Amino acid sequence: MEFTTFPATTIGIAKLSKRYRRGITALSNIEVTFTPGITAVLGRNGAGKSTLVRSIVGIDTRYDGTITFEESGEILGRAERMRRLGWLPQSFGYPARMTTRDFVAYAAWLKGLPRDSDEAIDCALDTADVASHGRQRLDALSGGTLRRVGFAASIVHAPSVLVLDEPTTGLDPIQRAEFHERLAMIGRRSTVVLATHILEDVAALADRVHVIEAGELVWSGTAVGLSRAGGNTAVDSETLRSGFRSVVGGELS
Ligand SMILES: Nc1ncnc2c1ncn2[C@@H]1O[C@H](COP(=O)(O)OP(=O)(O)OP(=O)(O)O)[C@@H](O)[C@H]1O
Repeated sequence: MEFTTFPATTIGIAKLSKRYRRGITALSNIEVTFTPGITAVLGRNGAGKSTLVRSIVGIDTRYDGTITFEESGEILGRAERMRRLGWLPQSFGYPARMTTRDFVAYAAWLKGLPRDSDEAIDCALDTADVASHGRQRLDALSGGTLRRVGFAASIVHAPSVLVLDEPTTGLDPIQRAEFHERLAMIGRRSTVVLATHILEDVAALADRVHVIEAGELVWSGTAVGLSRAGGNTAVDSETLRSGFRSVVGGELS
């Protein structure tokens, strides 16, 4: 699949802070740039990952600071930004009686693709490995399949920015490995922001890692760098866990 036809898109985040009501500071002065490739935002439950990605995708707009999408040196306006963006939330609502194919076609329409976008829809269904479920109703699908349908919907318009919030939670090891393969392919061309607390995701996919703790960005580097911070050279879940422990001063989970 020729994944995106857009030029490379960069996300610039400056002085991003977010306070919820009741005085909870979810993000504190975040400064980070996301470039093409897969960047993991790693943190424990409640660290602020969802708040960060919800701000990036524009669901949450009440924050201090700025988030810009830039392409060939130009800052994109809101409409252009939305066209370039694919978003897979932790869980998503769906019309139960709709079929898989219609759901992905609907996502294509929402993103402004022309009516005759069968090729793009088929391509997304294939990439997410749900083509064989095209005619099934969404309420007949298993949780793992439904997640893949959400993934197909998030990529149907070939976004240059793909943001995923905990995409592999609840998947078994085989499903997770398959998902890694699909995402790795997309990460070759697009800017992928992967919020996760699952170290297998980081080990398998991440070109870069940002560690977030209590709303602050506490460490940035590569997966190798994070493993080294824990005194190891190999990169796997356990070496990353040691690295996380060294840079955060506590266990991931
Ligand atoms: N709507 C809300 N109102 C008040 N506080 C919130 C709200 N959403 C999140 N928080 C708080 O903000 C902080 C960051 O939460 P956030 O969901 O961004 O973390 P997270 O790293 O994504 O965790 P998880 O993986 O559990 O979703 C937490 O202290 C959380 O309790």
